[in-house]
Amino acid sequence: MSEQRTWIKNPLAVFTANELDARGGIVIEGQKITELLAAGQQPSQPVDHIFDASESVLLPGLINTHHHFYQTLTRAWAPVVNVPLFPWLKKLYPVWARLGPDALRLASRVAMAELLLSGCTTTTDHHYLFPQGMEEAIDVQVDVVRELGMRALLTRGSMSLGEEQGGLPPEQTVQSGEVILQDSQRLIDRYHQRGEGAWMQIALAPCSPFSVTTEIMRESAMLAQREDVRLHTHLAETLDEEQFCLKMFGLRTVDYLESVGWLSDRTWLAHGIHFNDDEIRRLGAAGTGICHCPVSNMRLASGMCPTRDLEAAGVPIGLGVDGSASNDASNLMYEARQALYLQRLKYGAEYVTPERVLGWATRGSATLIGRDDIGQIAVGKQADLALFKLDELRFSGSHDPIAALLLCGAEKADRVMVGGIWRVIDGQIVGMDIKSLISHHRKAAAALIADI
Ligand SMILES: Nc1nc2[nH]c(O)nc2c(=O)[nH]1
Repeated sequence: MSEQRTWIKNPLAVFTANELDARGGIVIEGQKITELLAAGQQPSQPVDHIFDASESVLLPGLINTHHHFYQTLTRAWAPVVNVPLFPWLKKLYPVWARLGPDALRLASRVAMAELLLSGCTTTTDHHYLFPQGMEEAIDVQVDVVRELGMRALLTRGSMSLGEEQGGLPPEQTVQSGEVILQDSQRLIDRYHQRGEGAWMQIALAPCSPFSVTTEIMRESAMLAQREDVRLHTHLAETLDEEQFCLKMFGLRTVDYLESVGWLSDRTWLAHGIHFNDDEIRRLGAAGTGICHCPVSNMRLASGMCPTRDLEAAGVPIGLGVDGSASNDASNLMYEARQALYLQRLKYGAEYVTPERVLGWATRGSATLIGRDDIGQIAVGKQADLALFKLDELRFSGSHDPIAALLLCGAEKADRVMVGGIWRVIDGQIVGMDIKSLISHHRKAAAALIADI
């Protein structure tokens, strides 16, 4: 039986993340985009469905390259509202150590639902907490990804350097290298899909220089190379971290990264703020990617990612919302808007255009996670799409539809398609009871901080 053909017809505007023209719309067959039409052009063959997109701005589905889903349970928690990264983490670790599988399930559902509603079709998550009873944390997340019908790259995070060994996290939150590596192997074997159109992938993600041993960094890099999976970690987020690396390893962050075998195009780093010129050059030469997380960086006053210098050196840039305890929203369109404005402060308005930032949130993010089948509208790419209507008050009087998305503050997609399937229709996730989710999630969040 041949696949159903759908024409997303005559969008109000389209951003393809490349030079291609799709003003007449696109044709989708099964999971893929099979035709791009110029203005006035008709599909080459009859179609089964037509979606009139004349009131919609069409984008490739957005791709989120850094998150900690579980942190939706500790949003806007008073003791950490006004502190920078290290004291923020110290206060939160004991709360997060109480996390159980049911709470993680709810937290992941909330984070992914928010992302999906903001036009995101592929997300990563960096889950690094495995207290007792949470041995199957990533398996729980896999269930939720499947339930929502998104694509995901779930990273097996880890912490192995406890306070007693000079690290930041308390002992009850760290695991042995052996347990981490065994579980990493199990998850790759069980869930990692390879090749075009993959829905579920696994990457290895020791948490940060101050929470993991050099051994686990090295062994993770070796396992990642053997299994051909990606590597992810936090790096150069704060000056505290830089000081830690100098004191603990006698190295700056990028030297440390290189010393453990991570300076490569298999790696993408969250934050990437505090680099000198030589480090930027080396990151570019290696092809290591950087996920810019502007809201978290402002919230924790960590600093400003040098995106322009990194791009000039050849570093791919993507976008991430970061965990919801330091953002506290999981909305990738909000994030793109904040990236636009924060980066303009650093580099000026001419360099940081809406198209550049949307490029980071789509094609750039795809590069970070090693994918060239998503993040663009082109023939042969996966049919992962986000459509935004400009019919709210905030858009009234706007002219350039692509610019309006970011300048007027689009926050909710009208329609989202993942792999040819509509997952959001009329601004609602198909089959999801959001009210009930909020009610259960709020109770889990209250229980997590009870008596602390
Ligand atoms: N923004 C964040 N930075 C981090 N570093 C680290 O070790 N954990 C975190 C985190 O959860 N958020």
